[in-house]
Amino acid sequence: PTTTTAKEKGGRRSAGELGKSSSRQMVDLKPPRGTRDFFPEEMRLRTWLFDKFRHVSWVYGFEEVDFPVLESEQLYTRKAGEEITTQLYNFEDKGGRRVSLRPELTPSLSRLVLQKGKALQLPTKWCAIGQCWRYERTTRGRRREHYQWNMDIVGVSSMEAEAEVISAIVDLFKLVGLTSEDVYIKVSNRKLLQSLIGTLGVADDLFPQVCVCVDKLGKVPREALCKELVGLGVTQDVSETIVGLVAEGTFEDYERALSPQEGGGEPEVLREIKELLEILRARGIEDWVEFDGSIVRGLAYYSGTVFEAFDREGELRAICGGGRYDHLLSTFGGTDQPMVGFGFGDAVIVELLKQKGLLPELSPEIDDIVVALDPALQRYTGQVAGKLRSLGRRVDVVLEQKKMKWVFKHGDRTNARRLIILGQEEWERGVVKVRNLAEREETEILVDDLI
Ligand SMILES: OCc1cccc(Br)n1
Repeated sequence: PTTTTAKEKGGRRSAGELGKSSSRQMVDLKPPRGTRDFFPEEMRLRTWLFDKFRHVSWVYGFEEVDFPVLESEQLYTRKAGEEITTQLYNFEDKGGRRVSLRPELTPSLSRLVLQKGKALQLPTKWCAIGQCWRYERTTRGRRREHYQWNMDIVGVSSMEAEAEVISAIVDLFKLVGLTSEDVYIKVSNRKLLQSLIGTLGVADDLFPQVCVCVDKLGKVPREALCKELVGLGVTQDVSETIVGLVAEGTFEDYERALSPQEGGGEPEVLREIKELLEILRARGIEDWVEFDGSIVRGLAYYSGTVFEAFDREGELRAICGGGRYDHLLSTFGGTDQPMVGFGFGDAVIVELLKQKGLLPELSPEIDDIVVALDPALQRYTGQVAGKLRSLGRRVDVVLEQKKMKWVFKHGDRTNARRLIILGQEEWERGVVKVRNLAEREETEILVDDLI
């Protein structure tokens, strides 16, 4: 039965009622649909993963940036039919502004690049980790938020930029214990599709929509794909040619399908792909990558190289993905800069590490528990803890009188290394008892000599 709350009674609750919290209707303790809570156990794993993300960005010399999770909707109102823009978590705020929770980080990073303008030192190498949102109506119960790690290079046109960020992904995989037998990165180039549809007479301005459509290969039946292409104005047989080649085309098929450069010579896109694979070989990571013409990526703004990482078992969705997007800035009214980057989500990688038995054992790590045996000494626990903390030790102070049985159990639960015990008689001699919980040894140490 629910009681009539103060609100229903139309007034503030009396002091007496404040104490009657048990009579209140319990609020929903679960997080909003499609979102996750991170209790300490989950937070330790997330912190472990983000530390790996940040370590790789650090050793690559990238600088971390951040920006609001809430952005103007206009950053995402692209018209290419991308899933990400049809599932915007968008709304009108109280000032009548059209805003959205960000579905990805790249547009925000691009906004910062444009904001810096000519003051931006090129090349710029930035990274970010942030929560991204989508609003899925379907009842599939899919998540509505995930965290993404991005690394982006601004101002480098050569394939060295692609190789650098692909190499960073490989280093992340190595850092979490994965090998090239567990995962691999499929590499392609959107110019393949651009040249192909050009050769087949498809209007160039359909390119972003064709990419978004062809990216669904493997996720929707081919017939539906062809139907969607026909819906864009592509003829049935050209649609079948495109889908067939993207689905099964080898590098050689593309060499045959693409017309040579004017005046002869290998099509530029094939040369670019070969160059990238050669640079990756020179970096010694050829085992981690391979050409795969079916990689298109679902974001409209990619303009060149695209890549996605997968588990070799082929059971999971893409672990991460990225590419070159040299013309995104002009879609925001700015001057284009060559840009390359990737997004790496926090979900599929954890799923894969779980499957591989590579999740780390993470438990709370307390160095010292400080406890006062005598209430009169309780106030000195902070002073003792402060000295240890200033030495970088992680110290948990028992803040109220507890029986030693509880303290030992607490030490067990927190994997504490030592108990620092304040006793009256010892305190008067300027010492504390230090109990090493692993070796079960107890010594007396001058407070000043504590380390
Ligand atoms: O990767 C698409 C996406 C975007 C935002 C939130 C989630 Br969950 N997934």
